[in-house]
Amino acid sequence: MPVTAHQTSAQPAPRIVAVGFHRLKELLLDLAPSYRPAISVEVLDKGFVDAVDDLRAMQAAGVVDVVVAAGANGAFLRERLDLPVVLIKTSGFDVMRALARARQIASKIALVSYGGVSVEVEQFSARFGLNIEQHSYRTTEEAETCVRDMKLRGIEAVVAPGLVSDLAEAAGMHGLFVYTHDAVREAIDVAIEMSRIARIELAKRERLNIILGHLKDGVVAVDLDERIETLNPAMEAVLGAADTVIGRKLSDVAPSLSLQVTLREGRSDIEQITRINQRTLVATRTPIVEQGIHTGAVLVCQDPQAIQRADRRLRAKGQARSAQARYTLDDLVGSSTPMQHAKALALRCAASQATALIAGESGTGKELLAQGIHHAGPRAAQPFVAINCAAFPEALLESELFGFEEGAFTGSRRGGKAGLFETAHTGTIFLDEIGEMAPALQTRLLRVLQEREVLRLGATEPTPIDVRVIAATHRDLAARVETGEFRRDLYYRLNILSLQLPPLRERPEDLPEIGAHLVAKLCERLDIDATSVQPMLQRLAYAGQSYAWPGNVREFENLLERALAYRSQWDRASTAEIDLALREMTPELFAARRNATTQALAFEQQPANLQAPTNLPASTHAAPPPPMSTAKLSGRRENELRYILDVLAACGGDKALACERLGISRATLWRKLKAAG
Ligand SMILES: Nc1ncnc2c1ncn2[C@@H]1O[C@H](COP(=O)(O)OP(=O)(O)OP(=O)(O)O)[C@@H](O)[C@H]1O
Repeated sequence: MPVTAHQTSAQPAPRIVAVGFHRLKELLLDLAPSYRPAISVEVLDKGFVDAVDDLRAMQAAGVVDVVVAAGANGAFLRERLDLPVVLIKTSGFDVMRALARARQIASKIALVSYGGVSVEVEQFSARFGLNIEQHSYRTTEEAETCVRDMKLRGIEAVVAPGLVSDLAEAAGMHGLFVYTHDAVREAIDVAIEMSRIARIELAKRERLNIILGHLKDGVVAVDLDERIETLNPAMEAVLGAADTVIGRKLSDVAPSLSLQVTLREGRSDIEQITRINQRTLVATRTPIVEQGIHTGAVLVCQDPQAIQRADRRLRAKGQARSAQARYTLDDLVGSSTPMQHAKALALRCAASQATALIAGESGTGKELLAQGIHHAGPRAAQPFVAINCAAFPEALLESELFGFEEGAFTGSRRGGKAGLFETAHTGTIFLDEIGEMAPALQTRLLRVLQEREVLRLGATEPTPIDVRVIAATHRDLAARVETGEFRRDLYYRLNILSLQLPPLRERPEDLPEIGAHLVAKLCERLDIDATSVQPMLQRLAYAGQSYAWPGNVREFENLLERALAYRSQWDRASTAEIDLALREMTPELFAARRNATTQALAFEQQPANLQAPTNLPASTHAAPPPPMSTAKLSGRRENELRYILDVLAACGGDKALACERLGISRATLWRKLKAAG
């Protein structure tokens, strides 16, 4: 049974188990307490097979770092245990001291050692005529035979390790124990140091394992025979669980990941594309060299998709926006005359390389059109880089557009940075909100357009570039030129090809088509059945006919998204229900509509050339309605009537409520219904 010489302290102390029975045990028990409290020295009074069993159990329980033992027992344990075993060694001085003690009590003395005799003692004994016999043993049987022989030959005192000195005593001789306190103490000290080193190594290994465990890359290390020594969880996903592959040859487990060439030739192979189990991996093989000696090899596998994702993220970070044009001209929906005109012009524009300027209110699809032009032209496979000039402060916009050299300003990145003009090289750059560009930058931009080269901030040498420029603005740039806010020469340079995207309110006939397109996109993204949305879309497109759409298509898109968030199944709702829901969700549409209706009604009731009475205060003047063509007027009337009927239906035929909602009098309602028959 283990004898606990020391209880564990709060800090994990080195855990030494000293193995010895009989006299050695006494010595160990004597010394063990002196190591308190920093070190735990347990004494195990067992030998050979019994000691092996106990020590294995202790190792499994994690309560032993190093074993201290002596003689045959120590050698036996060393051979069988997977633990460091420190042997207690006797010094020449210890032996001399024991022999001197023996000489005091006997004349016929023998020295018995484990594993071989000492040449020094033999020479010493012969020189001084000491007549000391020497014997050695390796096993218990040999020890017993040796003791029997000595007894027969009349030996009186035996200096020996514990086993033999005990056997000698039992046989009626003097048994003098060769081990001293000093020898045992020295062995325990060595064991403590080994345990400390083992702990440092263990802590390092655990740390490394934690790091490897968190790595997304798979890592496997093999020894010189290509046997798997260790692998991390990411590699387990490729090769199989650690306990099923450790100790096996990597080439047997996964031939395509073999490290044999690396081991044979001792050279690294970086980022080789490899396939295993229908997966593609990027593999890097490296020999392991420890203190100049090859001791194995390591394989690191990366998922190429992860690399591509990281690459995309890095690129996205380096550039203001994506360098790809997602849209084609087919994505620009709308069959109205102005849209057809815009698309036809865009096609011609795509064939040309000239700079283009797109004018249009916010959300009319200027960027979409620019992407479409890029896509339909010869640069389609090249980068499309978009930047919103209003989104950056002047200095930042400058460095974004033109880039900078290393050291151009405090904190500038090492190696400098390419600007978007350089990124767009061979492709197209889309300069959105060009009207917001500061005058100094307008000047720099003009130079780039004229010279076809960019000068990075802090650079002395310009970089030639081949970039097509498409600019856009929601401003009246010509007016800005007149007020001096925009450089005239730059305006002319940009406005070589001129495109115009009309606001949505000027092409209400596009609403159903654009709505269907947007709904399809939204439904796909939100995983909604598009057919169930159609009744709502119809009502919305209808209600939107006379709305001003200040945010244009983007606003329409947002409105639809809002409606779908409110409710995704519309096919069971009645028209009245849909109208009520739409009013609740999108009140702006109806507020504006009511005004429009009221205005239309007012317009109808008044002659077109009606002047506001001059005696009224200015603030109460009704603004004269915009002139309208007769075609538009009759279309408007038809819409109006349909709308009135819808509202009436939504109000369950309650005319008073309908009039309130419509903002008209009962008399007007009656007249309108009568006029419509
Ligand atoms: N004719 C159209 N057909 C389909 N979708 C459109 C159309 N016009 C605009 N869109 C969509 O509306 C949104 C706004 O378009 P875009 O960003 O191109 O407008 P913009 O005029 O560049 O706006 P801003 O000037 O505010 O940047 C986008 O989601 C775009 O796909």
